[in-house]
Amino acid sequence: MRQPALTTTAAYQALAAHHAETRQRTLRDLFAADNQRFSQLSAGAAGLFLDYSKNRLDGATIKLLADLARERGVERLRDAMFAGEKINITEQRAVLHTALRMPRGNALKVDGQDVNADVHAVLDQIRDFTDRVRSGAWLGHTGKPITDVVNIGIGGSDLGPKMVCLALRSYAHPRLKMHFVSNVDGHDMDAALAQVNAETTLFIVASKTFTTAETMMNAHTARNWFLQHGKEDGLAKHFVAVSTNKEAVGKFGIDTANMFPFWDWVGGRYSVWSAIGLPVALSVGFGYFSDFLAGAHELDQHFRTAPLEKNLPALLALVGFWNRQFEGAASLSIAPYHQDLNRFPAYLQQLDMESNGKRITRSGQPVDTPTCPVVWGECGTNAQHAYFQLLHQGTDMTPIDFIAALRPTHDLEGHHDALLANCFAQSEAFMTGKTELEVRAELAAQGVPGAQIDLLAPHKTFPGNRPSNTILMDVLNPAALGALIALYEHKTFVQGVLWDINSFDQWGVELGKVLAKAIQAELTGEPQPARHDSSTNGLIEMAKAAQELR
Ligand SMILES: O=P(O)(O)OC[C@H]1O[C@](O)(CO)[C@@H](O)[C@@H]1O
Repeated sequence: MRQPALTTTAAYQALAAHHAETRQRTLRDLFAADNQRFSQLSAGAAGLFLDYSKNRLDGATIKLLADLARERGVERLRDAMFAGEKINITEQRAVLHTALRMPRGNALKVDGQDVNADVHAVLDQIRDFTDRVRSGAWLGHTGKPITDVVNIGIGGSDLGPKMVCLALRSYAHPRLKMHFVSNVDGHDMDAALAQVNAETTLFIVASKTFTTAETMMNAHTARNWFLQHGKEDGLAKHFVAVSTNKEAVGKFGIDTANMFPFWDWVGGRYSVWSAIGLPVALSVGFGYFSDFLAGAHELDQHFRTAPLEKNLPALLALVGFWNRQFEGAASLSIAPYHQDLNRFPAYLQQLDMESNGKRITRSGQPVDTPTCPVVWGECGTNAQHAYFQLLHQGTDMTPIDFIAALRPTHDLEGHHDALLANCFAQSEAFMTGKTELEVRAELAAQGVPGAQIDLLAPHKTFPGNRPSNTILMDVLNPAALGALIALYEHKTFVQGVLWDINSFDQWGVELGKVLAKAIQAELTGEPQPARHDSSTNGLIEMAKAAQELR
């Protein structure tokens, strides 16, 4: 169904009017006027708690945002997604990452095929394989157990498993060391190969398409390295594949009995729940991998059934939409106060920006408002000592998602209270700021001379009134992590529907791939017409000249 342009809808116009009426209110005013704000503007589900009270909005704003979501068809499209309808219209595909975490016995047909049965057949394959590798029953070509796993993949075939393996490092198998090689830059592969032994290393070639240039080059390099250090008939013990493309896997030389399949209805950036999560299952074991899937499934059930006003992913999406559309926030900073979530901002970059970094609606019209903000971030407290200066006193307003666990998975004394104190202090500081009057009074009380106060006061003033969300979980365990990722997946989905964007294709990555292929041919000596601009030609010439010095 063709959607009207966003700004022409009655619900959007009601929101714009509401924003104009309420824009003068500061966060300080809002908190002073209502001591129930925290309890009213927060919600919980699937072991996660979301406090969105430190945003410049109130219950009336949420109601108007939810009206817009209903008008744009969020609930209808959500149900269509879960039902396996082909909502990825430009690729004519279903979008069923939620089926990957659905318990056994929930038949769901896509093109006549029972997706649930297929998913659980692969999960059984993953369980058997991971049990063998972890127990030491799977032996390398010289009869030794596997000690190192090198996952070769890029984008969704790297970011998810890498992020999750790190996040769940407390659950990791003591013998298995995980490595991730993604970049076509040979330094990446070189660094990994320097750490492993061909007798005890398992390579996973992970690629949905099995055609991605970087992954294929890395896979060939790994195979050549293995053949130099091992023996040809050992390949089957050291190389497995995860892909939708059986033919290409076979052509590459990996025994298709050692292939873990998935399906075209799993988007790359939504694939960590599929066999792309094999490194996770190997690292933490199938039991914890199942908990990870179950946590996401619990969040799915919440997303499917909770009213939008109490629905965690919908709320996160609506608040983000408000900040983007009406408050002018061009970026969103992610601040996990948990070192094990170090790769979570990078993971969210692909999830959000590859999904919603678009300017054409589902029916092919240009959008009439800004869409996806730039997503970036770093773990607290490190971020505080790097770029929080700009967030506190810079000229742009950047909303922040603080993410923390109430309990740690270590027993080092003092650290966790210090960490949480910093997390809560930062969101308080962004919210309240410090007025120039307050600064002046403070300096005067310290006995600072008047002229010095005049100089210092503007520098020491914090505008405050800067929005943030805080997402809490009890402890970062597999289920909580599953729920957290699913929360952001569905948030991305809801925002895509609000903007009337197809969140499930990624045509914007194609042009660079084609040009890179042509330039690579030029660099490797195939005669090519000099058809680029003078800058690109000049850079190519410089690279060619340097080839002789290698
Ligand atoms: O798993 P594949 O097919 O190698 O793709 C890797 C990544 O490349 C992309 O297609 C973008 O180039 C991502 O969407 C995807 O996650």
